[in-house]
This record gives sequence, structure tokens and C-alpha cells, in this order.
Amino acid sequence: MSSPQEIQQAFQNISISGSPNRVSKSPVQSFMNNLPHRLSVSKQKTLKPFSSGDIKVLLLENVNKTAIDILTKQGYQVEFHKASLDEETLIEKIKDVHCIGIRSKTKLTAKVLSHAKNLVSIGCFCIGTNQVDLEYATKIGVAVFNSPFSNSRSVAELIMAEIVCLARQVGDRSIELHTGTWNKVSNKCWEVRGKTLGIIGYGHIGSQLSVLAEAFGMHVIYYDIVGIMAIGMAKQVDDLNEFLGQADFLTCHVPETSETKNLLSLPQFAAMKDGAYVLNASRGTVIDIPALIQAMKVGKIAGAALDVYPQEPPKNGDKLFVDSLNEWTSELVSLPNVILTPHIGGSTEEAQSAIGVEVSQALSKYINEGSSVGSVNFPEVSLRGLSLDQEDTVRVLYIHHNVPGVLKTVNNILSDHNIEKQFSDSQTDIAYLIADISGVDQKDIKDIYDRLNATEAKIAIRLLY
Ligand SMILES: NC(=O)c1ccc[n+]([C@@H]2O[C@H](COP(=O)([O-])OP(=O)(O)OC[C@H]3O[C@@H](n4cnc5c(N)ncnc54)[C@H](O)[C@@H]3O)[C@@H](O)[C@H]2O)c1
Ligand SMILES: O=C(O)CC[C@@H](O)C(=O)O
Repeated sequence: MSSPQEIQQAFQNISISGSPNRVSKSPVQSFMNNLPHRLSVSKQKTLKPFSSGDIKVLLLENVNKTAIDILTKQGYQVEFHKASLDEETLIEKIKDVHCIGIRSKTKLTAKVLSHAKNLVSIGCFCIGTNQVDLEYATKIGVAVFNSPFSNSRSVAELIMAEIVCLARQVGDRSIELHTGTWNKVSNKCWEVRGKTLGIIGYGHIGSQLSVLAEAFGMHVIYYDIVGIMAIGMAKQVDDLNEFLGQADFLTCHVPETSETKNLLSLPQFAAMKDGAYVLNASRGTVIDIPALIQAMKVGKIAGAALDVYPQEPPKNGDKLFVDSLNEWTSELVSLPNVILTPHIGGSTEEAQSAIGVEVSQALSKYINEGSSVGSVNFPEVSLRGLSLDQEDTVRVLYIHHNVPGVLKTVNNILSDHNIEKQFSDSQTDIAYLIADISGVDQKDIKDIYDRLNATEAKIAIRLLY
């Protein structure tokens, strides 16, 4: 056997180009890096809500370094934490921040958000936004942003790999060999070619997976609440029971909603083929796990791959995935052919770095320019940047209740000045107006603010100048 020195020497001259440790840039990321960066266009006037150094940003859950770099470069004060915070600490910290960045673990409930006095925006550095009370955030005029598809491919690739691993019982063989057991078997191990994959939720992830599965020679069917154009040879099946009865592998890619809670429970498992496999990398509430355990115990379901759970630990560490977290944990881990991963579907270098760029740019554009493009709870409103020569121009950002007569009142207040351009849109109960007004003296700014602030429909206001 080689000595550690010999091994080190043998590896030190290897080119890193093929090394898995090398961070490659995904096409999306390279594309995004090459986009003109509107925030730094030199001839554009930098709007100051107040000094950008006063803007406080709290980043939790090990949000990618790309985000820290972009937000720090804006001049904001950025506080970074690797884990999520317990509720008490979160309430204390959120009191004076203008922006908070989270992933899936931090629960921004109405209770937590009610303590935020300066908050203007929330960045979910992920796809899911179910961890934020969106209704309450909207009610207090806080815009929420996410990254709708930067990790979709990563999830689809993991699921494709797990389909093969379940069909070949790879998880069990690997655990056995780690503990010294050689168990070379082919009983109930299958090729995936020619088998049927059923995808519940044919959105960004489901449709990516559809492409990968067909490349493996699988037949793809999908079930979705909306009619969606099929990719390749995939087929939409409208009746859930008929759909369940056709799939050899069934995978869930739906958001967490009241309709998707326990979407797969005992009746749905009963409707499936004997010996089918179940996968879930969406949200932990989508599958009734005690029912899955029952279905596996009687051999109805031959294997499962789970990435998400109803309760997940707030940080990494040993002895956290235990019965006190979810009462069925020890029963689940004792079953054969169950692949369990700690919510890492979207956790690749490519995805996390692209998410960091996408969400932090959206947050900066909202803070600096008022653009709500990409927000999940605000109407999308944006105006082009002001040029350097527009010195006496002020940008008014007015978030208000969507009730009749508001624009008349607001434009009346602004009418002492020249309204150069304005854009307003509404989404259910909330509306958002951006207006650029010129001919504004610095001394007028407070008066405009006070008058807008006194309007009945106002939810939140910012003036950028
Ligand atoms: N494990 C991970 O790391 C990870 C990573 C990314 C996303 N996710 C989860 O995956 C979910 C799906 O992501 P996506 O980007 O594909 O979302 P998406 O919004 O692009 O697609 C979701 C699809 O589900 C459909 N749908 C909604 N309710 C349904 C129902 N009751 N029955 C059937 N179909 C329904 C929608 O019409 C839509 O087509 C996200 O909401 C997120 O919670 C998990
Ligand atoms: O990174 C995370 O914590 C969440 C990943 C995933 O569930 C998502 O919603 O994008």
C-alpha cells in the first residue's frame, strides 16, 4: 500500500480540470455573469434612499458567497450566519434590518415579521416561499423575492439518479458493504428502461426530469392541476387514480399548499401498482409518511427516496434526525430500500451560486431602484434608471391598498411637480406605484413624504433621490 506522502505526491501534479472539486460554471451562471449589470451602469444616477451604508442586510442559512459579495459591493452592512436562528434571536435581529435573506429553514411568521420596523424586502435564496407568511408580508408592504428555477436541474438530476438507485437497491448494498457485508444479488433489481415514470407537478423540476427520464428510455406520464404542454413523448393524465395505477415510479414536484398536504396517503398508495417506488423532493407535507411506512411494510411499495420531511432540523449536526423530530423516524430508517437525503435536492455549487446572484441582484434592484420584477407577492413594477443629469428628480415608491381613487389622491400630491413617468399595477389587495417627478427641491422632499404618508390607502412609502 502507498504511504500518505506517496499518495499526496501522485496527486499533486494532476490537472484539476476534471476534478469534482473544481467549481464549474453552469451555462446559466456564465450567461448571467455576462449580462450587462444595470446596477453598475456608470451613466446612471445612483438613487439614495439614504446612505447605502445604512442599509442593514441579515443573511441566514449559509446563503452562497456570491450573494454576500454582491450585497457588500452595494455598500450595505451585511451580517451573515451559517445556520438559521431560533425565534427569539430572529425577532431581536429582524427589528432593525432592511432586508433579510433566508433559505427553507427560517420561518418568517406573522409574529416574527410584526417585529420588523425597517424591513423592505425578503430574499428566499431557494424556490419555495412557503416558509414566509406571504399574506402578512404583503399586508405590511414587504416585497418577497425568490429564485424560481436556478436549482431545478439539480433536483431533477438527483431524482433521476435515485430512480436508478431504488431500482437496483443501491442504498442497501452500499450500507451493507460499509459494514463488511458482501451481498451480490439481482433479485427484484431492474433496469429503468421501458418503465413508466409518473411525475406529479409538471413545472420547472417535473419537466426537466421528464427530459432526463426519456433519455433513459422511460415512458413519462404526468399529473398537474393545470394543462401543460408535454415535452418529448410525455403524456398528461387528468385522472389521479388512473395516473397512479400506471406508474412504476412516482415522484412529487408540487409546492406546499393546503391541496398538496398528504397528496399521497393510504388510498393513493393502494391505487398504485404492486411494487412501485415513491420519491419526494418537494416538501415534507406532501407525503403522509406513516401511510408510506404501512404501504412499504406490506410490500405494496418497493422503495422510497425522500429528501424533505414535515419537520427538519434547523442546523447540521449528529443525532438530529430522530423520533423527537418526527415520531416515525426510527420506523422509517429501519425499512429496506429507503434512500434518505437531508434536503439537498437543490444543493449543488452551480445552483447555490446562481441563486445567490439572482436573488441578491433582485434585492439590490428593489432597494436601490424600487423595481419589484421577480417578486412573488407584489405586482411587477419597474421604471428605467434615472440619468446623472436628472438631479432634481425624485423617485416615489408608493405601496398601497388596492382601492378606488388612490391614484387621483397621489397624483394630486405630486402635481406641483412634473410627473415624468409613472407605472402602477395591482395584484389582489395590494397595488404598487412608481413615479419619477422632476423639479423637486431637497426641501420639498419631506413635505411630499408627509403628505403621501397621511393618505388613507398607504401601506409603505420610500422616496429615492
Ligand atoms: N428538495 C429541494 O431541495 C427542492 C429544490 C427546489 C424546489 N423544491 C420544491 O419543489 C417544488 C416544485 O418546484 P418547481 O420549481 O417545479 O415548481 P413549479 O411551480 O415550477 O411547478 C409546480 C407544479 O405543480 C403543479 N401543482 C400545484 N398544485 C398541484 C396539485 N395539487 N396537484 C398537482 N399539481 C400541482 C403546478 O401547476 C406546477 O405545474 C417547490 O415548490 C419546492 O417546494 C425542493
Ligand atoms: O436551499 C434550501 O434550503 C431549499 C431548497 C429547496 O427546497 C427550494 O425550495 O429551493
